[in-house]
Amino acid sequence: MRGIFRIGTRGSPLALAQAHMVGDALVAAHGWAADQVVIVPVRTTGDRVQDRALAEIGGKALWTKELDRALADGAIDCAVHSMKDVETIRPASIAIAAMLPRADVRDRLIGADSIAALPEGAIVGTSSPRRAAQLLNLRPDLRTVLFRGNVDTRLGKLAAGEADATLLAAAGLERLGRHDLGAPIGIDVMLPAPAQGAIGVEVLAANDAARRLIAAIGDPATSTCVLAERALLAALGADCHSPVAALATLGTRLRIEAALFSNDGRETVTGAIEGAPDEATIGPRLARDLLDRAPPAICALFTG
Ligand SMILES: NCc1[nH]cc(CCC(=O)O)c1CC(=O)O
Repeated sequence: MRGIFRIGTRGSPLALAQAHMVGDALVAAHGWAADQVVIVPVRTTGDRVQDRALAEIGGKALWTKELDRALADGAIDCAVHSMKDVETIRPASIAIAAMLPRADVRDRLIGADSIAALPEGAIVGTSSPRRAAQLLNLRPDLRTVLFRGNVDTRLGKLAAGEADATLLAAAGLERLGRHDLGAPIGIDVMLPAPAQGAIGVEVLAANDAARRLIAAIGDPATSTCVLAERALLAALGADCHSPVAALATLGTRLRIEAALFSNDGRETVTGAIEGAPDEATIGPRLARDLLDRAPPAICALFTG
């Protein structure tokens, strides 16, 4: 390719770091000059609204709408997202052209060495219904308070004493050069959010040239696993406020494990199934199984 390839992204430090990872991967894969990629920050609704829980805002596509528009307008050639923040149902005009190799999928606890080590009645800052429910499931004595904003904002709130501890994705901390912060929570203790740790690159579905260029930096195993997790979410009728954890892994077989919670964390239903490495229905199959077994307090949170 001659000319410039424009990478759209949100403007947060984490989003910019992720966009630079995609830019570096493109430069390496195609032998481009470093200045052939430009990062184009785009402000999204989710970035503007910092003071309320996303669940209260209620709208969909908080992180994607403006980047979708920039793609449609031809202002950018691709858009980089944390797949965790990309709603399950996307416009048909947009295609996920690649996902970078998945990073550490775990959450990290900052403020104590482990969940068991948190003092009785400790306050944990999080805005994630999944993390809140998982914590309360393990430790009903804990209290959770709303923590929003980007990673630095949340760390600032912790330092200011607004909570005793907080949970953040290891992947985000690593990308910000903060791997030293906190202790990783094993996935046997806390299963991650669906798509956690995966960076996706979207293009206009009709833009074959961009699709091909982006596909070169993709990790097919990551896509297989994350798409399975997204198919589970779709079949559950879950959205970003649903207390659901899921992780797919690909070895000789494709395996997916998931847990649904009531909002107070008191109830949970868990399950896992395996299928052939290319079995696209593994997510929906597990969704059905979980919903069949879920108590009313959990079923009420899912429309699937
Ligand atoms: N919801 C915000 C968000 N979206 C993606 C990440 C981390 C990076 C990733 O999971 O790939 C984070 C921060 C966090 O949960 O700590």
